[in-house]
Amino acid sequence: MTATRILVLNSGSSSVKYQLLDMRDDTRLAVGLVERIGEETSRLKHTPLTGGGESGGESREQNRPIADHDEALKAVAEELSRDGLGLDSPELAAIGHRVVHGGKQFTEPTVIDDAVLKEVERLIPVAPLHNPANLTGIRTAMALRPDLPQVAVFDTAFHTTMPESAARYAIDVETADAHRIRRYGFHGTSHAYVSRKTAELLGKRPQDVNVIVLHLGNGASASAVRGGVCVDTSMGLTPLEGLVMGTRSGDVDPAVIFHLMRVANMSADDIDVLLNKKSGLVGLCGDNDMREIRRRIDEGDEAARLAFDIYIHRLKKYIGSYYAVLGRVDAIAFTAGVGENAAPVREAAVAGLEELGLAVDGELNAVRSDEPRVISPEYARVAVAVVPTDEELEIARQTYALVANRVGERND
Ligand SMILES: Nc1ncnc2c1ncn2[C@@H]1O[C@H](COP(=O)(O)OP(=O)(O)O)[C@@H](O)[C@H]1O
Ligand SMILES: CC(=O)OP(=O)(O)O
Ligand SMILES: [Mg+2]
Repeated sequence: MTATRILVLNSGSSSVKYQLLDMRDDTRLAVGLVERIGEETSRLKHTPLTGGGESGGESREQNRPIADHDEALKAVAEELSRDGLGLDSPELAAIGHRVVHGGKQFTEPTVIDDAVLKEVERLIPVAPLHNPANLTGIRTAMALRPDLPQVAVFDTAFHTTMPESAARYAIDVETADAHRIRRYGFHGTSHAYVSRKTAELLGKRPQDVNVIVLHLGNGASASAVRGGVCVDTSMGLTPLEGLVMGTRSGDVDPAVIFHLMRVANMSADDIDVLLNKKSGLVGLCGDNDMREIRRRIDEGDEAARLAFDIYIHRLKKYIGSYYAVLGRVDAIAFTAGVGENAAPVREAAVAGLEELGLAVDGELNAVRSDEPRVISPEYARVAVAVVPTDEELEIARQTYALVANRVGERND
């Protein structure tokens, strides 16, 4: 039997998203999510799917404390087993892992060995919310299936093409080099997938289009993609820089940090927590979910309104600056939880930019759909599009492409 299945694990700071796919036709066999790991209110939601349809199987939920990512992954393995899709299946070809920080070194998906593990571990200080969770996911999966290739797909990989002018900060070169301080960028798997899909939507080849991708989830980032190649992105050394996010501040004057150290007696760790977890939308109005913010705005809530306006102002500044970086823009693509679902965000982000060829058609913008679609009017010079991301599918494809040869060899 040829192994054609890939399990994808996307371990976040307090969650694990997973999918089991059959790569012969990209069918999803099971999808699930473990959230609020480490809290009393953890939840595992597992959905087996048959025949590729989302309605295939009944979802199952576990509501019980799940202490860490190791326990989470073992619970996921058990759920998969209950559907006859367990990790012991000979049809499983590999496990693909999202790894958030791969530094400068990893430009391609990589089969994980001790050297890779060491490097991912060494990068923890610059991805403290993400890399430890990714590592636990990998180690647990390795313990469950030591014989199986485990592949890392890095968030940073797509951005390694950025020119030095975009990747370097204007700080003392010796200090920067000694500590490997530069802009790495994140969400790269999504930016790569969405920029390609956008070209497809326009009926063009990726090398022929310039796209600004706006990945607006809980974490959010923008990228400028010229002919399929990333030339700039809004996240930097860590996923803190750039846009206003659910709980992260995005850009601030760096002097804010030493000012707080001096006048508020805060430590580096205190400020780390402040900027990563207590800022952004949640810091501005107490909510990080765009649905809740829109509901409050409709009720006349001033704090929610201001939070929304600050979010949009920043987004607009990035659209403008990436327009200037690219020179010619063919499309702007909105993606991830907010980008795919929040029509008011899309409308506000391009409002007043008609001179740049940007506009949104109110009716097209209001359509709800899981399909990629153009929402700009016919006359607009730049296509504004909603392009749902699929990081898991992209990770599965890259993982399978890497191991297919090896699997072929093993089965001969
Ligand atoms: N229907 C919706 N309308 C507006 N915003 C939404 C909707 N659904 C999800 N969101 C936003 O998407 C966010 C989650 O996005 P997602 O891409 O899943 O983030 P992450 O991968 O970082 O967890 C939520 O916090 C919420 O703000
Ligand atoms: C890198 C990053 O911000 O990831 P996420 O959006 O999953 O938190
Ligand atoms: Mg995400």
